[in-house]
Amino acid sequence: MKNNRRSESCGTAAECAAGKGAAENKTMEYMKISETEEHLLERLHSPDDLKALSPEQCTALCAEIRSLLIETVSKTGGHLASNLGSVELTVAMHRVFDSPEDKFVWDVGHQCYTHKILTGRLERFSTLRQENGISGFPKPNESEHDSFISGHSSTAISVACGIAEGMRLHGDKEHFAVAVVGDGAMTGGLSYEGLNNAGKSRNNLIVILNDNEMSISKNVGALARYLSSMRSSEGYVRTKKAVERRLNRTAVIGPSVAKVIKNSKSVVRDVLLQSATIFEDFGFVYLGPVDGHNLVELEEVLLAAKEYHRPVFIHVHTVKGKGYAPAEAKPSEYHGISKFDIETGNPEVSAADSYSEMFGKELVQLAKHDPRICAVTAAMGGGTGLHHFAREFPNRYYDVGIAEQHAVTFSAALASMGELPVFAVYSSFLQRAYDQLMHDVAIGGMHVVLGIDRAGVVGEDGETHHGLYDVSFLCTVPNTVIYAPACYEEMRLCLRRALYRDKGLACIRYPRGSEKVSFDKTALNTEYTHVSGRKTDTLYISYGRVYDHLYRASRRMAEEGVFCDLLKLTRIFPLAEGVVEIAMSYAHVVFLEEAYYYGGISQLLGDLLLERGFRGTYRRVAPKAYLPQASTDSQMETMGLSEHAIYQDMQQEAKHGKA
Ligand SMILES: Cc1ncc(C[n+]2csc(CCOP(=O)(O)OP(=O)(O)O)c2C)c(N)n1
Ligand SMILES: CC(=O)[C@@H](O)[C@H](O)COP(=O)(O)O
Ligand SMILES: [Mg+2]
Repeated sequence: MKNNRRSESCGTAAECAAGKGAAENKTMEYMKISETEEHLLERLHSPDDLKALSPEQCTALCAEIRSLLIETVSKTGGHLASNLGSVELTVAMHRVFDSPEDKFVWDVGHQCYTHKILTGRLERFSTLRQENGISGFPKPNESEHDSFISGHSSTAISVACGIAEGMRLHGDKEHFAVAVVGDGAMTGGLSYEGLNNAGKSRNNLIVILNDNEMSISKNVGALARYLSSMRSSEGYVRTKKAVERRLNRTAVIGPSVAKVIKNSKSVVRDVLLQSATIFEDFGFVYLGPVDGHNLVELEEVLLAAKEYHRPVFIHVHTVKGKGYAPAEAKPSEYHGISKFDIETGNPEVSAADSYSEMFGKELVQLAKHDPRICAVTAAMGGGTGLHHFAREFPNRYYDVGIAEQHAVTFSAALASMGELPVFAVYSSFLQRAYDQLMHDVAIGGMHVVLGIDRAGVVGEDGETHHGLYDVSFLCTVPNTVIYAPACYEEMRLCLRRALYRDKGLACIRYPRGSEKVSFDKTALNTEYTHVSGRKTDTLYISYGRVYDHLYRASRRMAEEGVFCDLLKLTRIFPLAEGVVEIAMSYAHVVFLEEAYYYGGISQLLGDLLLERGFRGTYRRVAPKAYLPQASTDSQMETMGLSEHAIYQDMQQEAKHGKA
């Protein structure tokens, strides 16, 4: 085992980290650099090099990594607080395990920056979340050390369980599947499906709960309270190990009794702790809670976990934002942050002006006059603007944790009781609640309003977070209404209509960021707007924020004497009868859609035109492939939906005599 090398130099990782040295008289083969020397990172060429570091160097390394995290994220934006909180844990994992043979699985994956720095991506770390740069989430195509895709919460236990079983089936008893799961991610039901399946298996699965008492905002629910009680209990692994060590040193009966102790957790637990943990009841060995910033404790508990060769659950307690005062003070604000000034901590971009903020504020205004309105979020109260509602109406505000499926069904049940539930949710996170929309909301005609935030491309979060698929899957839910406002005022109109005119499932989808409006806002409505200047044979159709790109491009073409008519959809599903009739009256129709090419509205209109015997040309511009991280503007250009791309499209239409 690779670990043997470490035992030759300074005993076990834990003893090395503890600075004890396996035996004082052994030669300590530390790296050939002085312990006070800086730039340790530059001397680490692989995770293995970590194993030869002295305890002092490990501490210095963690400080160096923290500085790099703060420096880099202040320039690129990203997930700072979560990464600051997992520096020691990541260093300890790479010192005790052997990545990539041992597989690390990061839940959500937003805390993987230290892992990336330590696995060959130091030189490229400044490209974090940039176009053609390294991703802010694990990507197997980026490194063999990234064992699985992540970005959405609560998947890591299931993934690591599958990997551990694969190892067992291949006869690999030497390596481990190690999942790092946050306490927020543990509020997601999928985590328990994984625990339930994994607990009794005989494989090398290790689950590390990184408990920092935070989701994006303060963690919620019974689990948060349970973990709090665990944290206040006597540290299980410390006392358990201490008991074993004491017995091992007892000449006569020690070792044999220590072996009994280790195998009979109930003796240790009953003696040292009053009750089993839920994780042991799932069939795991439970170790912890352990100080997640104490390298000695971390390495000791990780080494202990390797001895069991059966599922082990390690409870680690960390501080979100550790090491950067503004992030420690306000971990929610520094969870995901834009570029910021390190000295002041002030972000470059204020979230104050955004569709999310406007949605949240409008809902508050409506709720002041309607006590039936309830607001529901799945751990995204800040991101969706519902924090305004939480402040005004705490009694009818529900943060259900990272539990979108529960949020939908819970909302349906609120509706069944005569309430008016509004669930604000990011489009990509809603994907996991598809059946709840169908089974619990739509079939019974429950009146639930969805505020679908981050609809469309989202920029630097990349493939896992784009809201490009909600249109396709919502169109398959009978009796659903979908609105795609192109500005704040239209969003307000759509919200009122969804609440008070529509029945069943009513959805309003809007993008990340703020509105940009060049078009005429005088005749806003919730159906559609036909902008027809001089009669032309060509009609461009769009909805949402792309309509403003279309409008600006058409103005540029008009200045060149080339004209086309425009059709702005506000209610995109079901399509109004008038929309089809208007389209039928043109020779050439182009539909620009910021939603997945298949199953969206542009495909639906094409079907309807075909059914009506449309004889003209019909072209659709919409994304088919996954879009990697980049700026939103760049992603718009890639999709052919930027003002410039649409202008070029119009020039082509004109060249072929269609505009
Ligand atoms: C299905 C899903 N819902 C919501 C999110 C948004 N999200 C990303 S990280 C996070 C909080 C995670 O908290 P925790 O697991 O405790 O990690 P920490 O940031 O505290 O280290 C949330 C809600 C997501 N990524 N996936
Ligand atoms: C990691 C995660 O899923 C969230 O933190 C997400 O990145 C937030 O996205 P916004 O920055 O659009 O709120
Ligand atoms: Mg957390």
